[in-house]
Amino acid sequence: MNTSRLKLKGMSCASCASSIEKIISSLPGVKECAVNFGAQQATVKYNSQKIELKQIQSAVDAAGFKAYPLNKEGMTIGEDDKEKAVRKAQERDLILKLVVGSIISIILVVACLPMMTGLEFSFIPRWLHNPWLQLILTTPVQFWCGYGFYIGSCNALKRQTATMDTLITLGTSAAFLYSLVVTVFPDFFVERGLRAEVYYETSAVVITLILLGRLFEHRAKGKTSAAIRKLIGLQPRNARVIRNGREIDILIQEVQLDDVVIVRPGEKIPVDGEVIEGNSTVDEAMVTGESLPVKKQPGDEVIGATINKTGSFKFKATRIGKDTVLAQIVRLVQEAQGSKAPIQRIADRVTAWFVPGIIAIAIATFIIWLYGTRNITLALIPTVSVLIIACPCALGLATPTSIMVGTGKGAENGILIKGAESLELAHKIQTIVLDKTGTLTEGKPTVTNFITVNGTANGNELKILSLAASLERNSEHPLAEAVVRYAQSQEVGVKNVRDFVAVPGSGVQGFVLDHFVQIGTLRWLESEGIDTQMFLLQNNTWSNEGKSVIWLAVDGKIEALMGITDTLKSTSKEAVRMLHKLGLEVVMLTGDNRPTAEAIAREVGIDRVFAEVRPDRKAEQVKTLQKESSKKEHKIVAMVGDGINDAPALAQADVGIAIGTGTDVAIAASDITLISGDLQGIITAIKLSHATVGNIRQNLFFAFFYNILGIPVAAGILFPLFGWLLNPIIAGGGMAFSSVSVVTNALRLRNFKAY
Ligand SMILES: Nc1ncnc2c1ncn2[C@@H]1O[C@H](COP(=O)(O)OP(=O)(O)OP(=O)(O)O)[C@@H](O)[C@H]1O
Ligand SMILES: [Cu+]
Ligand SMILES: [Mg+2]
Repeated sequence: MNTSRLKLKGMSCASCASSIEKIISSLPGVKECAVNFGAQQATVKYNSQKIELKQIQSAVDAAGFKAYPLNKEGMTIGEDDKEKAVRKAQERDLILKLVVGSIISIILVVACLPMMTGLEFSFIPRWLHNPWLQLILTTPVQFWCGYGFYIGSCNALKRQTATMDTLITLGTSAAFLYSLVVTVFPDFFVERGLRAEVYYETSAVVITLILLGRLFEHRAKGKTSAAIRKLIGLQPRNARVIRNGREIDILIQEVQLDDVVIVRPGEKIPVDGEVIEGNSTVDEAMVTGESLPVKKQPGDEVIGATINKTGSFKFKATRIGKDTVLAQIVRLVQEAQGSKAPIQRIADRVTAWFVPGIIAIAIATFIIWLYGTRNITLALIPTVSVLIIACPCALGLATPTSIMVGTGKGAENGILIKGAESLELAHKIQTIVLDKTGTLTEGKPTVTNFITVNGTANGNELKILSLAASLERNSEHPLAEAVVRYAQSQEVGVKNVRDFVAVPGSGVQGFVLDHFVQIGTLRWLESEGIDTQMFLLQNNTWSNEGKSVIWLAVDGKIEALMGITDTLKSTSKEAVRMLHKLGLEVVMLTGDNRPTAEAIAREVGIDRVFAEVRPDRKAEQVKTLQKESSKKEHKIVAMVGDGINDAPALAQADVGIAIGTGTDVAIAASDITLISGDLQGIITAIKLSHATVGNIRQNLFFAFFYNILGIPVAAGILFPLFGWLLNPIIAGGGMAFSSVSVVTNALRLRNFKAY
């Protein structure tokens, strides 16, 4: 299964987006397709053995749109410049048409001022109101400025659908053609007792106003993707590497794996790597959101695009090109911005029915008015108004613009949101499940206690430690790393291990120097039939202090006991307090034993603890929590974790939140990643979700209610009561205003402040 993104051109509104979606989805071999109108992108999942990207492209082209594949990395600077150039050219074209349209519209409006107001203006020459002159002036506006609308509606017609272009074309063409007939055959109207009035200005002004709306829209779309451009812009262009013993400056694209890169104070780090020489502090705020500079020494990882502060150092490139953290972030943000929030699907379904519905209403309006007044002029005005005011352009913009600004804002604060869906869901979270090790705690445990059954005589202690380290060297578990580090600090050597087995959630075992060594939990060793009596008291004391206790048995006999402390993250307590304040239930989920877990829970203020949960049962536990609901729907549960063992639970949870410093597996299984590992990011994410969803609702209100309110007024419902008839010009202005208000409102999200 392949996933590709296509850049789309030629969409005018959300109904174009849904027809492209339909076209692509109906192709054989395509599994899924989502079109984002705001980003002008399609994300397609397809089977590359059944269909090629080329075929998908040509299907889109055949429907009158254009599709270009976006390069996967999304990181090469050239592509971005090209896109920018295209956008600039489009903007210039829009502005030119807008200027021409405005000038002509102003002339036309001035010309009919005396008619509209019934007053005499001495400075307006009478010949300006000549219908033939007006025809000449309006024609370029109608067909050159409005060219795009005609193309759009023709394409729609080919697909046997109607879009907002159809509405605009029908509306303005109706006004234009009616005026044309009046201009050519005025007698026809005069003989029937009607005034031979033309409505050229209506068409010209409406087209101009809609162009103005499009220009605003165009600009705003450019701004919403600014978040990504900002991210890409973080990447430096050059790197200084050592090749053949010489320092040379090369383009960042030319950096290869294992190149030794030199970074001086104040410089940006070009790619990801591992420090091999020198010390420094690095400002990683742009990537992780963490505001304090981080100390770096040999062995530490550095992230590309972060800024080196104080010292200079050398590092070995470990990830380049599309594998760097920054490239991954860019990709994730792009994918999220291209994805669809569930709320959007409702809007889409409405739009699909909207345009045909409006045309029906317009026809009905025309017939009723014509029948009621026997006056074609009077029938025409409300019909044109209905067509214009009902334009669903604002509706199509409502959700995607907010989602784009919201996810961009998240990325700025070190929160990566994978999809619009999780961004929408996060504000509904009722229960939040926190993993202990690596999530609440630093995940860098240290051995603080070590006792042996046989004391320290004859180097017994060191011998046992050597056995332990030899075995744990093979394990990836954080506790295992603690044991290895401790052994290193005591300078004991390690031996080879035979038949190594890791028992998830219990411990590890294997043969070292022909001894059978087991290290793990009390429960596990007891279940193996080993006598643990002698250390039970010690075990309880350490556990109650919040230490993880691991037992060590050699050849089926307990030999030693270790107490391991993992310090709490400095922000954990405050984060838990805030989560409680937001009214969430906070639960701790851990594989560690109950007394240890409870001691730590007490320290951070968590009241509900699930301890001794085996890794394969963590997802099950989340499921149980989801079912704990009095209502019909299940409880919305978020899971926060970092380890491989948390991955199934992260996937099971409604919102899976991974700690960015955790394993790749956990990050892949999650919906949201907190790059810095600071738990307060959870609160920011929830608040951002609240803000975004609120913003979407406001937008839908602006778009929907405006249309719903506007249509009956435009159709002339108020005419019998008050004699009010909505001028099509006002309808056009109002329509542009509704798009502008939606986009402006979405951009307000940029003021969102992280917690
Ligand atoms: N390699 C190992 N060495 C020693 N003990 C281990 C090892 N692997 C697992 N254990 C024991 O099994 C217990 C449960 O492990 P598990 O990985 O499920 O959870 P955890 O890492 O302690 O906690 P959390 O679920 O909060 O991440 C550990 O607390 C430890 O006692
Ligand atoms: Cu519109
Ligand atoms: Mg863990």
